[in-house]
This record gives sequence, structure tokens and C-alpha cells, in this order.
Amino acid sequence: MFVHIRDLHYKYPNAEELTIDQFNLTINKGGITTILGESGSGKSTLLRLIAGLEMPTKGNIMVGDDCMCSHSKFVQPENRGIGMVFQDYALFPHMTVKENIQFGLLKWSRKEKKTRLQEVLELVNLEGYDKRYPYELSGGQQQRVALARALAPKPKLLLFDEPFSNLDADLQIKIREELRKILKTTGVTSIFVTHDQEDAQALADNIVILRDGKITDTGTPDEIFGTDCDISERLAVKPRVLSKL
Ligand SMILES: Nc1ncnc2c1ncn2[C@@H]1O[C@H](COP(=O)(O)OP(=O)(O)OP(=O)(O)O)[C@@H](O)[C@H]1O
Repeated sequence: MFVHIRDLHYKYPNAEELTIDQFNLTINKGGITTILGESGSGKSTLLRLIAGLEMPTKGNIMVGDDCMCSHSKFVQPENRGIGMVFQDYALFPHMTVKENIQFGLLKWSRKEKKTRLQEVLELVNLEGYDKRYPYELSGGQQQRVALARALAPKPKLLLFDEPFSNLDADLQIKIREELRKILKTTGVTSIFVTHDQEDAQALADNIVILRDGKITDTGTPDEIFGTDCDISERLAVKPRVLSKL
């Protein structure tokens, strides 16, 4: 599913300034795009707008045939074909891996649910873990369950908000390599937000650099990081924004 963001502006009702300012972006079907920016640059806000959890103040976001603008009605992301993975995994602690993964498959038949559970467990390399509870899993395994749960309903678009920030450095490298392979196998369009340049470089087909709610640069990882130019200047958030955190 392609994503087309046109002239997007967003201001929180209680804020004085725009958090997202004249943002334009097209993401092709099947692509992996990373939004890279420092704390306070507007990454999570942008992701919430794409998910339809906030509506634009101005401009619009097309996710496939679905257009969101200032007067759109709220629709649950999963009903728009959008899956989300957060940094804290957001697994239900009282549910097994199987129950967590099948949670979003309410309308599926028993047989379809069983087949899909096996498919996604295989995809994330967790066959045989279906009866475990989240507290019986390592951080990396919990992250893979969160991914399996997001993939289970066959979303057309997957959104990731700092998905690796709770993992240690070695596991982070391993999981992001696995994740890139899984996403390319499924062909799902994906958007990551992160402040981590290595995540952005290792995962993305395309990188968008966000600063104070505006795009300062876009390109492939080679185009963004392949120069001698220090990108910290392009990432730096103005102190006045940081002072609000
Ligand atoms: N509910 C809110 N009301 C008013 N301002 C908000 C609200 N949520 C976030 N902001 C402000 O919007 C700006 C962007 O916040 P956002 O969470 O999108 O940034 P971020 O890049 O995801 O940061 P981080 O990496 O720290 O999560 C910040 O200045 C923040 O203070």
C-alpha cells in the first residue's frame, strides 16, 4: 500500500507552534522508510497522524485509497489495514503468545486463526512458543511476538515507533537484520521512527530526516550517510523545542 502525505500541518490544541510543518512525502508500496530525528522533532506525532490516531490540522494523508484530513472521522488503525509496533511491545501480560497473536483476528474462523498463528510464528522464528506468557520470554522474543501480532491480520502498512530501544546493542543488531528480511519476505510497506542513525541506516530503503517537524533531507542510506558531511546539524532540534520537554 502506498502512502502519500501532502502539505501536512499539525498543531496540538494546547501548543503555540506547529509540531508538523508543511510535510510532504510519498512512500512506495513495499518500501521500508525510516523517519530519523532527535527527541522532540515530531516523529511520534507524525506516526500517530499516519495511523489516523490524530487528524491533520491542514493537508492530508492518503494511505492506499483511504484519505485522512482535518474533518475525517476516527477509524481504528487495524480497520484501515494498519499495524503498529511500539517500543514497549504492548503485549497483554495475562495472555499467552497464541492469545496475543490471535487477538486481532476476531472475525477469522478457528481454522484460519490456527493456520495464521503457525505462519507468523514460523516467520518470526518462534515455533513452539505459543503457550508461553510474555513474562516467560526474553526482550528479543517479546519484540518478535509483537511483530507477529502486528503481522497476523495481514496489514498493508506497518508502523514502528522506536521498536528496538529496549533491547541491548547486540540483540538490536540481530533483530533489525531479521526484521528487514521478514518485511521484505512479506512485502508489507513499513515506516519506522527512530533517533538511532544505525537503525535508520541498517533498515531503510529510504531515510527521511525530520527536524522541528520539517523534512531537512531525504534519500537512500548511501545518499544520506555516504558523504563526509556530518548529519548532526541536519538532525538538531532547536533549543526552544527541547526546553518544552
Ligand atoms: N499532547 C501534546 N500536547 C502538546 N504538545 C505535545 C503533545 N505531545 C507532544 N507534544 C510536543 O510535540 C513535539 C514533538 O513531540 P513528539 O513526541 O512527536 O516527538 P518525538 O520526535 O517522537 O520525540 P521522542 O523521540 O522524545 O519520542 C514536542 O515538542 C512535544 O513536546
